[in-house]
Amino acid sequence: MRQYPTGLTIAGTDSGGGAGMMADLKTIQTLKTFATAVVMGITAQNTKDVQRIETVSAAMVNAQFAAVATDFAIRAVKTGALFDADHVRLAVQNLAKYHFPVVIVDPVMVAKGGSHLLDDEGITVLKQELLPVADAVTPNLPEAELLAGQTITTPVDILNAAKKIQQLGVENVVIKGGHGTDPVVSDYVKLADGTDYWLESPRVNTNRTHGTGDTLSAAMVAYVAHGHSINQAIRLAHDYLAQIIPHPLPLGHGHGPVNHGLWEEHDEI
Ligand SMILES: Nc1ncnc2c1ncn2[C@@H]1O[C@H](COP(=O)(O)OP(=O)(O)O)[C@@H](O)[C@H]1O
Ligand SMILES: Cc1ncc(COP(=O)(O)O)c(N)n1
Repeated sequence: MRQYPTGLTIAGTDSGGGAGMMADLKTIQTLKTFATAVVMGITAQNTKDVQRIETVSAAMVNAQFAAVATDFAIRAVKTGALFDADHVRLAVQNLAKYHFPVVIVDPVMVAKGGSHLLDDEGITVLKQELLPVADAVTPNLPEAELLAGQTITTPVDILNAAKKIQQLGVENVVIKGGHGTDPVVSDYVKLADGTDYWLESPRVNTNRTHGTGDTLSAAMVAYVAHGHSINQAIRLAHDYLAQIIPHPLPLGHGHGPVNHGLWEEHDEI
């Protein structure tokens, strides 16, 4: 029987199906990993904007963690939208309680449509309490600016920001370059052992990038769950995105979704 390891996404839902937890579930499943889920909040959202957010009660968050942690051998976890300081703290408390082997933090702050998915106090708690217990963090350029407390306009700024983010207590940093304008999209990777490199791919001229950041960290969860190192998982997740972004689904009227399942024909991961 095929090996089918288990991952966990701790995130918010997207009724529009392309981002957030929905992107995570599709990605993790496509990459031949079983996805479990702790819902932190519910968004009424489509490809254009986020129209309403309701967070889930602390008791319900804790109950979801207990349910999945006591029944599955979870090999890797990601966090996505956490909405506010209370929910960041709930994530931190439950990660401490259940000792999942690998924790990847996608510090989701603002949706592509401009809506805030983490408040200011939440950003502070994420920096002070969640990053020190994370194995990897995957900010986009605006998120990296907020985490590092600096503006980013040049590649040197990216290197400096990654260094500052590492100093917050998280050893592996991936700064995603999707928000830049160069004809090549460059993601910068700085690893625990001090090595660093750029991952480059041609910029696809499209606004169908809803959920691409969620997809990257979810793919990392799947690859780590399959036994790859964090370094290998970053490279493989980047390859997965580079293959699917040029072939999006023609759906919605705003930032359309990628086709997570395009990978289905791949037999091994
Ligand atoms: N237009 C694009 N063409 C090619 N790759 C892209 C494009 N936009 C984003 N990516 C890739 O998708 C991933 C997510 O990037 P980004 O859009 O910066 O994150 P987020 O969705 O968190 O804002 C990165 O690996 C980035 O290289
Ligand atoms: C619930 C939720 N989580 C994350 C995102 C970020 O995705 P994107 O940056 O592509 O809009 C989102 N829009 N909604």
